[in-house]
Parts: sequence; C-alpha cells; structure tokens
Amino acid sequence: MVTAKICGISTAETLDAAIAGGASHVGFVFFPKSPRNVSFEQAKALAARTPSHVKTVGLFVDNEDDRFVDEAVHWAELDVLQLHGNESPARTAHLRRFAGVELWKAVPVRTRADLTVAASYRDAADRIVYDAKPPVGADLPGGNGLRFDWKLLDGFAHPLPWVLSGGLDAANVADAVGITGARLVDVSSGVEDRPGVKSVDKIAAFLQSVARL
Ligand SMILES: O=C(O)c1ccccc1N[C@@H]1O[C@H](COP(=O)(O)O)[C@@H](O)[C@H]1O
Repeated sequence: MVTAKICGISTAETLDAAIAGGASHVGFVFFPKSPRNVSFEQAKALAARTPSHVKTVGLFVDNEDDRFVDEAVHWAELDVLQLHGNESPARTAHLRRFAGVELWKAVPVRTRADLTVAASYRDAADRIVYDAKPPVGADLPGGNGLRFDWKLLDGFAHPLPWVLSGGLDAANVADAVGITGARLVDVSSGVEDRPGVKSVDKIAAFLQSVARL
C-alpha cells in the first residue's frame, strides 16, 4: 500500500479534501518565505479538524529557535516534525529530543552522491524525505515542484524509512512509485493552481492516483 502526505495545507476546505481522499499525512509549513506559511493559530485550528488516523506534520527550515519549534509542535499538537533546510545531524537529533515527536529530515538530491548524506541522519531522524535539490539562489529549499532523477534511488541501501517528494503530481506519481518503490509520497506544488493555492480537485486526483497503486 502506498500512502500520501499533502503538504502546505492552509485552509479547511483543502484539508477536508486531503482527509476525504485518504491522505495518511497532512503538512503545515512554518516558514515565512513560503507562500504556504501558516500561523500557530491556523495550524492549531487545522490540526484540531484532522482526525487522529491522519497524521499532522509541521515543516520547518533552519529554524534556530528551539522554543518556536517546540511550541508550534505542542501547541498545535502535531505528530511529526519535518526539517527541510540545512539542519546538521546534531541539530536534527537535538530537535528530535527537544520536541519529542517523530522527525523527518529532508535530503536534497541531484546526483547519486547526494544520497550518501542520508546515512549521517541514521541516529538523528526517523525518516528521510528525498526531495529535488533546488537551483542555486532559489527562494525555497523545497516546494518548488522540481523532481530529481528517480532512477538514482535504484539499488540504494536506505538507512531509514523514507518518503519520495519533489515535483510529484497525479500524472507522474505512478511512474515515480514504479521506479523507486516508494511507500510514502509527499506533494505540494503538484496539487496547486498556483504557489500557495491548493486545488481541491488536484488533491482528489492525486490521491486517486495513489489509491490505484
Ligand atoms: O511547501 C513549501 O512551501 C516548502 C517550503 C520550504 C521547504 C519545503 C517545502 N515543501 C516541501 O517540499 C517538498 C516538495 O514539494 P513539491 O511537491 O515539489 O512542491 C515536499 O516535501 C514539501 O513538503
């Protein structure tokens, strides 16, 4: 069975579409530069609307403020902390202990050599999120709708359970899963009409594609 996370949710309508479509996870972005950024209050209200079988994920990027991360996670009662910046293994391990919830660490991928970084998070994270490495100078380290060469994962000895992300959409997710063997996929841009504006129809179509796998 393949499950899916819909990331960058900021409205009740799109949250409901993700839940109705069978998402296993929904993500809330706490990164002011992102068009999907949400406040503590928004995240708390959305998380409270989410049934317990759907796990809630708070996404942070290079946040130095332990208290901000901890308060966001606990105030909104989130299940998972996703770090999507340049957080070192030591910083990742620290935040995992501090927040006391499951932790996912993003690893940016353009070449096979990039994958070797994942092993350094073996004792620091619970899951690796493979995402496309953004171009130099990009505003966001993720959520850019860019994919990497999925064949790079062929034969790779994953150090931890993992998530496939980067440029997925309803039309390509079957190929992505077929090539990589991913059991959990994560999408943001591919279910939007424009950056930060999620589409109920695209969320439904993506989750239908995943349900057919
Ligand atoms: O979604 C964002 O705005 C975001 C901002 C900063 C870092 C990561 C972000 N999203 C994550 O990026 C990947 C891929 O997204 P996309 O489907 O290619 O748009 C995914 O893990 C999102 O959770």
